[in-house]
Amino acid sequence: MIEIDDITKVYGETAVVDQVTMTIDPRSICVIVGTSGSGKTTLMRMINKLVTQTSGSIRIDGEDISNVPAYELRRRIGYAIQGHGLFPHRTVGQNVATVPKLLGWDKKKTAARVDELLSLFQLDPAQFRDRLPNELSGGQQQRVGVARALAAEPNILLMDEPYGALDPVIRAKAQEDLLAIQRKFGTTIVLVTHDMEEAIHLGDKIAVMDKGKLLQFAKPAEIIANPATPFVAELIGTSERPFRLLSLAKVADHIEAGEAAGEPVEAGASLRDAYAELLWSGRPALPVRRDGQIVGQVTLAQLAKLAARPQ
Ligand SMILES: Nc1ncnc2c1ncn2[C@@H]1O[C@H](COP(=O)(O)OP(=O)(O)OP(=O)(O)O)[C@@H](O)[C@H]1O
Repeated sequence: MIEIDDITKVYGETAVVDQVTMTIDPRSICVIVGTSGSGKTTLMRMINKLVTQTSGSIRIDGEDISNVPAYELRRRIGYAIQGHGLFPHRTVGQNVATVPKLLGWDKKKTAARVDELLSLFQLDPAQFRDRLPNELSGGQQQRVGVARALAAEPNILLMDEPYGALDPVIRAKAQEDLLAIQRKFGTTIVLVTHDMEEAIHLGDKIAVMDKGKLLQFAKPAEIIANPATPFVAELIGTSERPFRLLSLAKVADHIEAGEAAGEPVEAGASLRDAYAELLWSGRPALPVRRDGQIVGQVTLAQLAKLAARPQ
């Protein structure tokens, strides 16, 4: 658990993070969103002491981080940034092994962990372990950056715009990988982005920042339904609200009895994807497929109800 208590960072005359209080649950993903310069990165960097707060305190699992040396904290907390920050003259394997090496892991354990992580990120170890970063695509480099941040099995992973530079297809893939890995390791993730779509997709909770202030800290559905201020509403995008609500739920949770014609939709798809397919194919209902079997249908009428403002 990360408890941020009345934290403030002042540069010159300006409080770029201004009396922020929030508690991030263990094993959850907290996404910090806001416009450029709202203080997102500064807030996140105070968690691993890359920035020292002017006032307030942060506790990790009950321990005030001011009592923990910065180097020790940074070994315990993974950190991944946009543009990955890989060491250019070290191989992929050496990059991933950076923190285990600092921690004095033996060679066998380190090598096994490097291979495990590369495989998890769908980079065949035999093929990628000994390559240099510039022999990888941007998306592959990004995955190595996240693998490196996770190498020493940190409980906490901080990610600053990790997918900002990726194209939409690779980005969607990277987001799915992150969700799978978070479920596997139970890592607590704090991720900064300016993309509300990404925040809603990844966040168990979303923190909305503006001019150093935390405007709202809540679950995505709550933020969409009840934005705390007009600024939060604007950030969500008024015309996007129904679609964002649909993107939060899966077809699997809204299967109705009955038979529909045509190409099926997978049970694991989002309701938003199902809605798009309903509109695009001009059908009132789609068959739902799970593990190769048709298990019912999802209907346009039902989705229209689910997209309406929650009462
Ligand atoms: N070391 C510093 N010295 C002075 N001002 C700083 C420093 N670091 C950040 N700032 C200022 O603090 C404010 C918040 O910066 P921060 O990087 O936290 O914002 P952000 O929300 O992450 O923005 P972006 O989305 O553009 O990365 C900005 O106005 C920035 O200019």
